[in-house]
Amino acid sequence: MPQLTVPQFVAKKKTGEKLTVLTAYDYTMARLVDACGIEAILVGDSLSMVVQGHTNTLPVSLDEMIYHAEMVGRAVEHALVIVDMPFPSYHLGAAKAIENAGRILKETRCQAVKLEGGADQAETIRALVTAGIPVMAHVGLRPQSVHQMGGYRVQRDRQQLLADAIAAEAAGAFAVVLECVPSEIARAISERVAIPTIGIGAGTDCDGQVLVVNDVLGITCGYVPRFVKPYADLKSVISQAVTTYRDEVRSGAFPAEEHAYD
Ligand SMILES: Nc1nc(=O)c2c([nH]1)NC[C@@H]1CN(c3ccc(C(=O)N[C@@H](CCC(=O)O)C(=O)O)cc3)CN21
Ligand SMILES: CC(C)C(=O)C(=O)O
Ligand SMILES: [Mg+2]
Repeated sequence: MPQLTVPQFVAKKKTGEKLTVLTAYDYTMARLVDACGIEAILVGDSLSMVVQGHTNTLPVSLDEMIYHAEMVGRAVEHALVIVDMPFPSYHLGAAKAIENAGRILKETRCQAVKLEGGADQAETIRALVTAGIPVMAHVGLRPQSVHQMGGYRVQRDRQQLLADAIAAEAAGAFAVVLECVPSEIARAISERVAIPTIGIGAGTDCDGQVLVVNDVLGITCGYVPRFVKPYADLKSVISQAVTTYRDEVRSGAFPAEEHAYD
C-alpha cells in the first residue's frame, strides 16, 4: 500500500469513511503507529510540552520541528504526514511563511503543514497553497494563542468558528482541525464545509479525530484534557518493566547466561 496522498485524504469525506489522525514525534513511535493503518500522522507542536517539557507550545523552534519531522518522515510508509508550523513561523508575512513551510517540505519527507487560524490566516493559507504547499487549518482552541485566550478553554463563538472554517476552506486549506468546540457547532461546520473536519474535543460528528499519541497510550506526565480517552496504561507497563529490571540487576538475576558471552 503506497503512502496516502492529500487528495486521497480529502476524498474520504465524500465516502463517509472516518479519518484517524494521531501525533508522533520520533522514528520508533511513528513506525509503530504507521503500521496500524491510520490516515495521517501529525508532527504536532505539542511536542514542545510532551517531548521537551515546556508548559505550553510556544517555545519549540522551526529547526526543532524539522528535526522531529525528519525522524517521523523516515519512519512512515503509509500515512500522510503533516507538520505543525510553530509559533511564530507563519506570522511574519506570506513570503516568510512560504520560506518556512518550504523548509519543512524540502528537509523532511512530510507532505503538508498545519497552522493555527482560520479567517485571520486566510491570506497566508492562500499564499502557501499557491506555492503548492498543502495546508491544514486549525480553529477553535488554538494553543499558540494561550495567553490571548487566557487558558485552554472551550471555544463557543458559533459565528466566529463557522466563519473561520469557511474562510480556511475558501483560502484553499485541504482540511481543518476543530479543537475544543461544542459538538453541535462542530457538526454544523462539518456539514457546511466540503473539506474534512478533524476534531479534538469536538464531538463525534467531525469527519475524523486527532489525539496526542502520549494521551492515547497513557504516558502523559501531568494534566490530561477531558477529551482524551486513554486506550492503554503504558505508564504502568513502563513502571513495571523498569522496577523489575532494577530488582533483577540488584539481585543478580539479570543478566542470565543467555545474555552473556563466553
Ligand atoms: N498531552 C497533550 N494533549 C493535548 O491534547 C495537547 C497538549 N498536550 N498540548 C498542546 C495542546 C493543549 N491542549 C489542551 C490542553 C488543555 C485543555 C483543557 O484543559 N481543557 C479543559 C476545558 C475547560 C473548559 O473550557 O470547559 C478541559 O477540562 O478539558 C484543552 C486542550 C491540547 N493539546
Ligand atoms: C493536538 C493537535 C491537533 C496539535 O495541534 C498538536 O498536537 O500540536
Ligand atoms: Mg499543534
